[in-house]
Amino acid sequence: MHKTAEAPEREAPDDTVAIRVRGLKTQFGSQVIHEGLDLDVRRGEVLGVVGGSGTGKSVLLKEIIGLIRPAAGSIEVLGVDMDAADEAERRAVQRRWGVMFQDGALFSSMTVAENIQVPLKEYTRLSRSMMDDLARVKIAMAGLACSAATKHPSELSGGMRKRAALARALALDPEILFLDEPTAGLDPIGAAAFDELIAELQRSLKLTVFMVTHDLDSLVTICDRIAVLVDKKIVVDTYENLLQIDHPWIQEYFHGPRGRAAEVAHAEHADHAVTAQSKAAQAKVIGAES
Ligand SMILES: Nc1ncnc2c1ncn2[C@@H]1O[C@H](COP(=O)(O)OP(=O)(O)OP(=O)(O)O)[C@@H](O)[C@H]1O
Repeated sequence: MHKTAEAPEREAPDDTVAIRVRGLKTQFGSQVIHEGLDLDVRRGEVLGVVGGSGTGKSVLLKEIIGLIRPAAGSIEVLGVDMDAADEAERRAVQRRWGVMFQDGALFSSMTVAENIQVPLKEYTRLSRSMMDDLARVKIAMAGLACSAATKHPSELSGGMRKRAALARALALDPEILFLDEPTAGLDPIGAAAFDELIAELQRSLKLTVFMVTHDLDSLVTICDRIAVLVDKKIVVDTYENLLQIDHPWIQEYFHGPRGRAAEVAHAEHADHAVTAQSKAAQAKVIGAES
């Protein structure tokens, strides 16, 4: 990336930050998508990224993973400045993340197990049988039956294809998981189940999750913070705090009809969590008494 004259001095490394973006500018021809965009993604958080169509959510994700080169600014992933890094350093960081692209992007000529083994073959020298074992583990982690291993993507439902793509994203035991519209095209029940799976994986694997989404339910139920792309920059905060921000797009998005429905779901989710907590506390007391 080209450093601009006004680019800030490099900040001290911060272990609590998984991804640090500073002064990002993205331009295609005369179309400026991002300008002066700053973002910190904290280690271990689920960050939801939203914004109107064409505001550059997917482009931002692709810039962070190095598929698109910004016009200016810096991107640091796991403490490595991706532009200044040499090829070996970049590869070392790349194998610490997994990506699930918008349409799954599975290789149609390969089985699910072969798809999962693509990153394993690229980044490791594991034996064939070890890779077969790992593919089976990842298939189970993504909530698929083991019979999915030998199936081709065309033989799977949309929801199963997404799980297969998630299994591939998990192949290298990533620290960061990038998800581009993971629940797009799923029915509400399928989407909720997928959200739950991501939340469960995040908790058990302590993942940092960067998730581009339009799904307000996902945002309110599994995201710790939400990054909103507006005016070529990012406003990032918790759902509750974003509700208070006086910006027309943010107001419309979070307080429109879908936003209100998600708010109700959020309140119910919070109630459910409190009920579950109090049930657990009751069970403890009963357990202690008996
Ligand atoms: N490789 C590219 N070359 C030129 N323009 C591009 C390229 N990739 C994206 N764009 C443009 O950049 C803008 C942002 O695209 P992006 O796909 O990031 O939008 P988005 O916010 O993810 O939108 P949506 O919610 O509709 O998926 C769009 O106007 C798009 O046409």
